[in-house]
Formats: sequence, C-alpha cells, structure tokens
Amino acid sequence: MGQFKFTKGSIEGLYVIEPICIGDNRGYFMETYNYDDFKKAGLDMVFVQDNQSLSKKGVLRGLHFQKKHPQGKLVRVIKGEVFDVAVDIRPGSKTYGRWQGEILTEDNRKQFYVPKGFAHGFLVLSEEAEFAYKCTDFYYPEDQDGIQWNDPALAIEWSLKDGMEPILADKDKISQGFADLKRQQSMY
Ligand SMILES: Cc1cn([C@H]2C[C@H](O)[C@@H](COP(=O)(O)OP(=O)(O)O[C@H]3O[C@H](C)C(=O)[C@H](O)[C@H]3O)O2)c(=O)[nH]c1=O
Repeated sequence: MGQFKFTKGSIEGLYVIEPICIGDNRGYFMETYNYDDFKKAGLDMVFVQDNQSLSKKGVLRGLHFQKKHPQGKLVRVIKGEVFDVAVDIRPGSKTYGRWQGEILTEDNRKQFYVPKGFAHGFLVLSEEAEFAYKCTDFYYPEDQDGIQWNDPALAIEWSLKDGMEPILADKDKISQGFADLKRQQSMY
C-alpha cells in the first residue's frame, strides 16, 4: 500500500502517477496499479481492458477518442520514451481545447491518467517504445474518432525536430480539424 505518488495535472482530471520502485540485488519490483491506492487519491475507476503497442521512433499515434464510449486511460511506457499528450475536448469544459504533455519513459516510470472526454496521443522519441495502458471502457471500432495532431488551434508542442514529420497511420493523416469537432459537438 502507499506505493504511488499522485500529482494533479494542469487540467482538471489529469494525474501524473509515480510508482515507488523497490530495487534489490536481482533488479526491481513495483506495483503498477492498485485499486485502493488509486481510490484514496480520487481515482476510483474500474479498468476493463489493457492494451499494449510497439512503435518505432517518430511514430505518432493520435489524437484519438471514442465518441459514445469515452475511455479513461492509465498510460505508461515499458520500454523507450514517448511524449504523451491529452487534449480536453469535454463540451463546456473551462479548459476546452487545452492540452498537457508528459514525457513518459522506462526510466522515470511515470504514468499519466487521461480521463474520459480527452483526446489522447503520443510521439515516440526513442528508437522504439512499448506503450501499455488500461482503459475504463472497451474498444468500439465504429465509435473511434480523432482530431488532427498538428491542428494550429491546439498548438501542441510535440518536441519534433525542425521539419521532422511524424510517421502516421493513414487514418491519422486525414483526421478532422479541431474546429470540425467543435462544430459537431455544438450540434448536440
Ligand atoms: C485501440 C485498439 C485497436 N485494436 C486493433 C485495431 C487495429 O487492427 C489495430 C491497431 O489499431 P489502431 O491503429 O486504432 O491503434 P492506435 O493507433 O494505437 O490507437 C490507439 O491510439 C491512441 C494512443 C489511443 O489513445 C487509443 O487507445 C487508440 O486509438 O488494433 C484493438 O483490437 N483494440 C483496441 O483497443
């Protein structure tokens, strides 16, 4: 118990979590999630699905979200280093359109909790990165949506070297702009 340091993010609902790592002559051990510790810190949610992806340097996955089945995500890096970004797209939020980025690495062992209602993505900074995360709802392919990673209205500082273009999935090359999302959301 008490194996984590919780720091609230700059946007309501975001948290940076640092597990306490116990080293010994064999290596290390750390709890990477504990329902009771997280609940005590105000993160009382049930995760129903774990994911893991491997990406090479320069890959950018995002910015993604599910519309009718929004997912809270507890994300971390097992191998490598990523710049992880959460964008507040909660209609009516006073921080709507604001983003927070965190450098998550195998060495800092930091985790980032991205609540429901955020778009999420990451850029791989190391040669490759193994990315693992827990989700509070299941994957609904038909419910997937995204916004442009480089939308000037979001002005996310992705730590991309000058002129470097990220490696994107085809679907992420044609994501809607932030203005399109705002228009869509204002229709409901
Ligand atoms: C997300 C997901 C994908 N898949 C399948 C669908 C495709 O056949 C393959 C790759 O899917 P996709 O290209 O959507 O994977 P990412 O681009 O990493 O998507 C994720 O990227 C950002 C970082 C996110 O935050 C979301 O979790 C998610 O959108 O895995 C599944 O079977 N289950 C799943 O939960």
